[in-house]
Amino acid sequence: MKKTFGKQQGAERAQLLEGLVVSSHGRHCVVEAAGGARHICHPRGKKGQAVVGDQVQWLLPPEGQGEAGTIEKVLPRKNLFYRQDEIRTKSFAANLDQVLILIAAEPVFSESQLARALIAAEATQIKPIIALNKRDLTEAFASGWQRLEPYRQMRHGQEKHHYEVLPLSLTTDGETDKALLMQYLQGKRTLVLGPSGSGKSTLINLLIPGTNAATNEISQALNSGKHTTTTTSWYWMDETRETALIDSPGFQEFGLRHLQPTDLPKYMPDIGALADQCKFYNCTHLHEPGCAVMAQVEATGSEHCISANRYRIYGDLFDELSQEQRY
Ligand SMILES: Nc1nc2c(ncn2[C@@H]2O[C@H](COP(=O)(O)OP(=O)(O)OP(=O)(O)O)[C@@H](O)[C@H]2O)c(=O)[nH]1
Ligand SMILES: [Zn+2]
Repeated sequence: MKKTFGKQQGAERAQLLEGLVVSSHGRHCVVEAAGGARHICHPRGKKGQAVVGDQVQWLLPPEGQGEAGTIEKVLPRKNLFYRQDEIRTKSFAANLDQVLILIAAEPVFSESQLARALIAAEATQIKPIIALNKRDLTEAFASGWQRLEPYRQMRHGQEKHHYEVLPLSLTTDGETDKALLMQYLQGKRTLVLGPSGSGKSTLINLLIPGTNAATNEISQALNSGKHTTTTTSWYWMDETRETALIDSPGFQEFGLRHLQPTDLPKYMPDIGALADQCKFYNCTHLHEPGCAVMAQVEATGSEHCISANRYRIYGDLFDELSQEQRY
């Protein structure tokens, strides 16, 4: 950079810049400036912790005061995808377009975890896409695909198929799967979630070959020496920085304590479809007479049929979210 006079440079340095938070490590964040350069930043003050995906205004450090910049302001978010257990709220990322939930034929996926992730997505109005990987494991895949039937058939209002469910075999049909996935991912910011072993790393390596190791040099520097759990990582898929994948841990313990039990039918389209037709306006759909929801449980042949598993998951979650909060 051309050398400038001290005063002028001071003024330049005091200028608010815009950036994108691409990783977060406790008090530090890595902010990507408009040109693509990445800088370590601290948030100013305590409130307004920035999360990955946040658009922020930030400042370079004053001359001679180290490398770390400061985040002055987190710009308003379009959305924030998070989970909440009894103790704390954990943010996955902000300003997302969609969530790709990657599960696999093996290890056998938990339907309850899948349902939780879908509910969290519905509650924040972020579009979920489900992908079932390892189609090459024929028998296990057939059984997983069968278990996904309620999700493949899920309707919402006039929509015939509320959820997209994609069959994948990332290690054997990589190129075909890549083309299929790109139809959904192009131009979007997609959070990838999934249980351990479902193929998340395989998917990211397939879609962004070679970038994996290099992407997070600063993140690695920040993490070195600490036994940190993996943090959320941001990957651009194109040079124009329009298509992004965000890889985040935490699918396993998906707390929904921020939701009201009575709101569950809003976020479970099969449970909610006939919920306004129950005899009692405040029906919980758990035991009341004249419940239109309970009438649909395993009602084979009905277009509003609710699977026994989905109804059980609804009941379990209703109980869980009705427990008195202990924090
Ligand atoms: N048979 C089969 N194996 C696959 C497929 N995709 C991924 N695998 C394998 O499944 C295992 C887990 O894949 P990863 O990509 O490491 O899974 P991950 O979700 O990143 O797992 P964690 O690192 O534990 O979070 C690896 O041995 C992959 O080679 C597939 O389509 N078919
Ligand atoms: Zn009811």
